[in-house]
Amino acid sequence: MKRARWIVSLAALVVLAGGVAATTRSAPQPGGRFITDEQGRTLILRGFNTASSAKGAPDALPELTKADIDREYRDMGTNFVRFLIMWRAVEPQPGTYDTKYLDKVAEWVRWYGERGYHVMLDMHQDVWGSGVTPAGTAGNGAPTWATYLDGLPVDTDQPTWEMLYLEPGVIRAFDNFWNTTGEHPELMDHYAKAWKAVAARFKDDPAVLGYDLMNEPWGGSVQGPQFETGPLATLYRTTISEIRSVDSDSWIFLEPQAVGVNWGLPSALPYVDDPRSGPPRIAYAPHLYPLPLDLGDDYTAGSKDWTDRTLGWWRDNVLRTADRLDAPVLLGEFGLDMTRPGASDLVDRVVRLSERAGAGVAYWSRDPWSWGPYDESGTATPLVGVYARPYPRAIGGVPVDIRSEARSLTVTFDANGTGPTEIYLPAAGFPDGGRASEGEATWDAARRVLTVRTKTSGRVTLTITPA
Ligand SMILES: CN(C)c1ccc(C(=O)NC[C@H]2N[C@H](CO)[C@@H](O)[C@@H]2O)cc1
Repeated sequence: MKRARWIVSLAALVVLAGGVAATTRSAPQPGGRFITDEQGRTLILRGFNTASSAKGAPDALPELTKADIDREYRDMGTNFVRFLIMWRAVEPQPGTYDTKYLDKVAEWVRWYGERGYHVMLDMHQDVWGSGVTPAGTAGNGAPTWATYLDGLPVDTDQPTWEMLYLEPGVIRAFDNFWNTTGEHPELMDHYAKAWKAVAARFKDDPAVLGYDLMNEPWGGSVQGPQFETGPLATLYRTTISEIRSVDSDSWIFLEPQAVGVNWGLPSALPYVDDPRSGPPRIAYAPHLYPLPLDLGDDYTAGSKDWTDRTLGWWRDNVLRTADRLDAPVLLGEFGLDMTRPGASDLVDRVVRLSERAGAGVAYWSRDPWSWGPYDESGTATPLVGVYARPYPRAIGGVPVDIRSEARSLTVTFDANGTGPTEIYLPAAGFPDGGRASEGEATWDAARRVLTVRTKTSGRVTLTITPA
């Protein structure tokens, strides 16, 4: 119950700070804003966060192998990875960038690229960084040289890890980073220049789709719209300027504050300009963790109804924010314990919700645990069955509607001549591949991808059924 009380009180804090409540009016659909590939095709991204194991690893890299990536593709046909990187590893000392670390990240990126994946690099943090406690047991992400507690305490004896965010020393570490204290104007500049170093390394890597500037930002003593329109927007604008000074084409992903928004409350994140020549390549990348499930309920009975209500809030508020940012949407994280009742139904509902919004999805997380696709013993969890579904990896036009079922997929789009439409078809439901309702189809049995060449202009309604 302690956790529940904490989360509810924090939600109240956020809502009071924000002075807003979620409303469920019909939200605008994305006005044709989608993430595109180098040909200009619309990308529908489906993948995992890889991986939480990188948070505490000495080398700040995930404990996975190429065989793990091959198994993931064989079982689920994913085409995207939110790959965790750490500021502590990028910039181990102020102004010193670790090229050997970036080379190791590049090795991973190459593995994914060879398998047709799009990689988003996520500058990850939770509870600031390992420097918030002498034993380095609490946070991850930020280097110790950028961690200023000013002598304030951090009690690690907490019922849940999230409560560490409320510890005086952690609040102060964030307040110093955001320069709320006025004592450390240099820290945000270091962060932005660390991203410049990453972008300079990966700007020409065809597998790197873009950069997720900060995982689940926390404003410390500044919360809600004051945080998102203040220091968070400042960090994003400064970092975008540094990235664009070396990389004019990679997509840049912006997250709202986590608290409240993860649960479905509105974000106040303001429009942020992209100085690149040509159309902006700024995307909105919220996370989704429904509050009832965060409070320990299962996606069943009354809690399912309440969760579905918050999913409606989340969808409406995400589309409203995406509209304000003039940005496509990528759901950067969602996940739950797959051993719990109703878990597969929740995953199915979230994937369908994302399909309808034309949003990409990265599940949290790829680690071997009860939330992931494979547990500690390597045994597949129910996630594999519900995440392996037909989806259009790339669409030769602007999507209007996407609907997947176990044995069919219908993609409605306005063709624009950017290339053929590529569709992943899982073995379950499409053992012998698929048949296209129109166009010329080519089946790649090894990759389980049906490539369909349709007319290059006008409305296309492409239905795929089992061969
Ligand atoms: C108080 N604050 C700032 C807070 C509380 C709770 C979460 C959270 O559950 N996040 C959901 C998942 N995301 C991270 C990785 O990004 C995972 O460790 C969490 O389970 C985030 C922030």
